[in-house]
Amino acid sequence: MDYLSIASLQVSYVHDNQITPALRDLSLSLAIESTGVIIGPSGCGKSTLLGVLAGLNQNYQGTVRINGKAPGECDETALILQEYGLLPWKTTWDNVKLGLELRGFSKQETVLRTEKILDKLGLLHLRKRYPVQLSGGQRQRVAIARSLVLEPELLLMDEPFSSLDALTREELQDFLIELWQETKLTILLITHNIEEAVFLGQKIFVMSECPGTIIKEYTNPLAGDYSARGKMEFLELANSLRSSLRGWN
Ligand SMILES: Nc1ncnc2c1ncn2[C@@H]1O[C@H](COP(=O)(O)OP(=O)(O)OP(=O)(O)O)[C@@H](O)[C@H]1O
Repeated sequence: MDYLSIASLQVSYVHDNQITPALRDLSLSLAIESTGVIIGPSGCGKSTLLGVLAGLNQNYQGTVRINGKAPGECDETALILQEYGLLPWKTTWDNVKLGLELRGFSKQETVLRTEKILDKLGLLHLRKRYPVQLSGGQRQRVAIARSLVLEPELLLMDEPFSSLDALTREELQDFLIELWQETKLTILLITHNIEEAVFLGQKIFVMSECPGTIIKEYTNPLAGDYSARGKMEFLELANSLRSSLRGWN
């Protein structure tokens, strides 16, 4: 069953009386409890797409349905931005519990859920630290905890690991896959990194130059398979993806 379906999506920005088309005739679908990755050239409209899915931009044409609902009506979606979006003046604990407080959860439920998610993500010992006192990888985990504490069904991530060093990036990719296997969230993630796309995406959507549309879609049986990294099939898929991005196939 499709959890997410987008048909003929068009988005344009108006700036100084000039219209900039950002997305044109974009269609895609993602099955429930699966992972999808969007990859495309810089400025092709990837963040615009996530903005629509997160309900932040309702100025679009076309049909977008998340579990049958329009994005603005959907409480089950969480968005993690590139720069993590943590409040610098709040501790790990306070950053994570914030969403629960805003949604009016009782104090007891807030404490229970916050403690549980921090424990699950290996962050409990860092609960009193401020974002500046955390490494990039730890900050990203806190951002993930902050989203997961609300128990979303769809997790949207905009280049979540782009500022991390190669090893931390791989660690967090592994962590995300473990999390997905455990929670069976539906995940849609944007990346510029070809190997990351092949490791994380059961479906990989390649976008064109701006105004962006999907020019190629891969179904990827290697997603989440730790032993696949470095194998011939993995490298072949990565090469095919590279060619698609360059417009060669
Ligand atoms: N608020 C805005 N007003 C006008 N044009 C915009 C606005 N936001 C984005 N754009 C334009 O829309 C297009 C798509 O932008 P978007 O940020 O979605 O691309 P992206 O693929 O996420 O880029 P990147 O990979 O560099 O992060 C670009 O041409 C951009 O300049």
